[in-house]
Amino acid sequence: MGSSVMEYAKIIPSVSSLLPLYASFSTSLMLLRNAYHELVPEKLESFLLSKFEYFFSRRKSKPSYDTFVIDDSWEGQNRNKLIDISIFYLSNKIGHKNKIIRIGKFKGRKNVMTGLVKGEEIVDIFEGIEITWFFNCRKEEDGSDEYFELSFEDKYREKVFNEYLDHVIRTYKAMNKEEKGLRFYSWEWPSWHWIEFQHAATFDVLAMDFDLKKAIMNDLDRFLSRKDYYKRIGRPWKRGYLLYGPPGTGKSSLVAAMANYLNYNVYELELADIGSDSDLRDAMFHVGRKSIIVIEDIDCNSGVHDRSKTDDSISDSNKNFSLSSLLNCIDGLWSSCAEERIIIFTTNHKEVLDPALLRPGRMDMHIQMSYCTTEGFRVLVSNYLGIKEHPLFEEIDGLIRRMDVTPASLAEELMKSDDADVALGEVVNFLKQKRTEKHKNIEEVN
Ligand SMILES: Nc1ncnc2c1ncn2[C@@H]1O[C@H](COP(=O)(O)OP(=O)(O)OP(=O)(O)O)[C@@H](O)[C@H]1O
Repeated sequence: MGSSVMEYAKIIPSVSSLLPLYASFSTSLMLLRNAYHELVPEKLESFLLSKFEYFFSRRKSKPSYDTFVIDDSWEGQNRNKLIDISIFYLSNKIGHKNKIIRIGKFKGRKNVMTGLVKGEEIVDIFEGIEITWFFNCRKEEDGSDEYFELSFEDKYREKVFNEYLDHVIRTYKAMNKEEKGLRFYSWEWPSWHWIEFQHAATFDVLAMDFDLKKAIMNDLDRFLSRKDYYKRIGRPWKRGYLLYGPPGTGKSSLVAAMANYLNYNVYELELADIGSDSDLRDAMFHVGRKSIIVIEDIDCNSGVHDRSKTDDSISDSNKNFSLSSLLNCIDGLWSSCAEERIIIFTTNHKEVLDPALLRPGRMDMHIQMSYCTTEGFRVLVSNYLGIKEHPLFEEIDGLIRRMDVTPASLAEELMKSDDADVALGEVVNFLKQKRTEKHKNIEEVN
């Protein structure tokens, strides 16, 4: 082993023997470089280089391009939806290269939209593929027609057609959802009128039993994910909820939280505004997809009252439609074309409703909204004052446990001041006053 190392050492030249060799090599290199610069002037050098480049680039095959044309409309067809989708998709892609930009603000859109002007183009990159969008307008006899040209290397044709266009549509849908904002519709015969839905309630801010809250959210999630299931079993993709409980326990807030959670529009139907059975059908038929239909205070209309418990001579005066018509709308005729719809009834008096409305299977879930619990009060305090602890909590908890108090009335007290000591002091006074009234009432009864 020792001898072989020695043999190798003899073969490898020493550093001192290599140095003169390296010096003479680098001197020759310098001489050559100087001679080249003297013989070949700078201009000639760049000329030769460009010829080299040209020669090699010609040898590479030039890519060939395919183009899809997205026309405004085709003969005999309605407006091409893909053109609106493209306009919306590209509004997010306008860049510094686009010097003249179309802008506009449209009904139902939160933000100002931007768009290409005639003759402009945008280059979009999708999974490394360069796709050029060119926008133009051609004059037709019956007006001008907008169109887009989509160009890309022909080898990507399948991918652009199957995957890129799908990506454009999906992006459009996501942007649309975010951008559109929710709507609140109310029925004014003969049509629905809408304003922007701005109720801020979410499940997080609702003061209600945690398990019940979780159960409702799970139920909504299951509903959303079961499109195929509903199709398979041949039932309309809809769900019904009955919210009942005293006024001020959060029934309307829960409806708003559901709408915000699902991102569904809300259609509020006042049964008092419905003139007849056919009006009711009309209103129901014109409800859009992904919506919640709310019929608030359903007990206020005698059409849905339990006949065995009400005096018909009084109630018939405000009966505009029949119960059977309402039931038909829920799960009869109307529901056969219902898609992704939720129907919610709210009532302060579940006990007066006709049993036909409460029958199992009609409303999928009956949700009782109750008076405030100590747990619910913590949620309210966190919403209104942003605190989790306070010395007055113990006293307040004791009072809440012994009384029926609505979240709405406690919220009123909490709103009286931003100072937690003052606001919670108001809550204590309010609860004590309520307790005194309660004792007085009991004494009077006795
Ligand atoms: N459970 C709750 N959680 C959080 N806030 C609530 C709750 N209940 C009521 N509130 C507050 O009280 C206000 C009124 O409540 P809401 O209108 O939701 O009650 P409601 O049960 O629908 O009443 P009504 O039967 O009179 O229509 C709400 O705007 C909200 O600020």
